[in-house]
Amino acid sequence: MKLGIIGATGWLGSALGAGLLSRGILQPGDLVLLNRSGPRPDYHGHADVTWARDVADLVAQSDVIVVSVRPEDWPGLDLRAEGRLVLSFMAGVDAATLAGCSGRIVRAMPNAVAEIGASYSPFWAAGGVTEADRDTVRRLLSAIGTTDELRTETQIDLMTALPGSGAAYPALMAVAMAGFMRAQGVCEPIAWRAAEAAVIGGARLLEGRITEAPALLAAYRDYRGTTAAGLDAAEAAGFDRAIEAALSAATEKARRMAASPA
Ligand SMILES: NC(=O)C1=CN([C@@H]2O[C@H](COP(=O)(O)OP(=O)(O)OC[C@H]3O[C@@H](n4cnc5c(N)ncnc54)[C@H](OP(=O)(O)O)[C@@H]3O)[C@@H](O)[C@H]2O)C=CC1
Ligand SMILES: O=C(O)[C@@H]1CCC=N1
Repeated sequence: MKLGIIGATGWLGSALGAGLLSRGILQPGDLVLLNRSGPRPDYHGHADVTWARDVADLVAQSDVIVVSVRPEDWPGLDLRAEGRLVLSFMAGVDAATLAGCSGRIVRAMPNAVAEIGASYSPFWAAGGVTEADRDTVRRLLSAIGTTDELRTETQIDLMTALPGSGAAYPALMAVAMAGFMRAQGVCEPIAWRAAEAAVIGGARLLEGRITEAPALLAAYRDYRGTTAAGLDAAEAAGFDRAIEAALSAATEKARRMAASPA
C-alpha cells in the first residue's frame, strides 16, 4: 500500500510518519509525502521516501491519503481523490465538506500524545467506506496508539474537545499547581517536581484503570484528611464547572468551524 501524507512534517503528520516507520507498519518506499516548506533530505532517519511535487502528484502515487493540514488550509489543497480512501485528522472539517474531494472519507481525531505512540485516536467512517478500509485505518492508527470506531460523526467534535486536547489540561493543572508552590516560596525546580508528582505520578496510578477514578476519590474522601479538604474546596470553587465549560467551548468551536468552513 502506498500512503500519501499531506502535512507530513507537521505535529501529527510527522508523528504518524515516525510511528509507521519505527513500528515497521510501512516501509520508507511506501510513503509519499507533501508539506508546504518542501522536501527534506532526511525523514525520521530515512532518505528513501518519496516527496510529491504537489497534491495531484501525491494522489497519483497513493492508494490511501492522510490529510493532516490545519483546517484553514483544507480549501487551498483542492484535493481530488476519486477512488481513494481519505483519512482526515482535521478538526471541524466535516464529511459533507470533505466529500468534495470524491474520496471514501474517514475522520480520525488523534492528539499530541501521538509523538510518543500513545494517542487515543477514535475514528468515524462515512458511507461507502469498506471493511477493508476500516482495517487499513486501524492499522495506520496503530502506529500512533489505540483507536475505536465511533457511531456518529457528531461524536468526532466531542473527541476533538477531549482526547484531541492531548496534554493541554494536564499542562494547565501543572502550571497552576507549580504556580501555587512558587507563590508560597518553594523554589522553581521543586515547585515543578511537586506538580509533576501530582499530575504524572497520579496519572500513572490510574493508567489502565481509569474507571476506578470514582472509587479512588471516594477513598480519599473517606480518609477525611487534607486531600478531602482540598477536593471539597476544588468542587466548591467550581472545578467540575470549569472542566464542563472547557469541553463545551472546544466542542462548540469544532461545530462552528464545520458550520462555517474557511
Ligand atoms: N496538533 C494536535 O494536537 C492536533 C491536531 N489535529 C488536527 O490535525 C491537523 C494537523 O495539525 P498539526 O499537525 O498540529 O498541524 P501543523 O501546523 O503542525 O502541521 C501542518 C502541516 O501541514 C503542512 N501544510 C500546510 N499547508 C499545506 C499545503 N497547502 N500543502 C501541503 N502541506 C501543507 C505543513 O507544512 P510545513 O511543515 O512545511 O509547514 C505541516 O506539515 C489539523 O487539522 C488539526 O486540526 C487534531 C487533533 C490534535
Ligand atoms: O487545538 C486544536 O485545534 C487541535 C485540533 C484538535 C485538538 N487540537
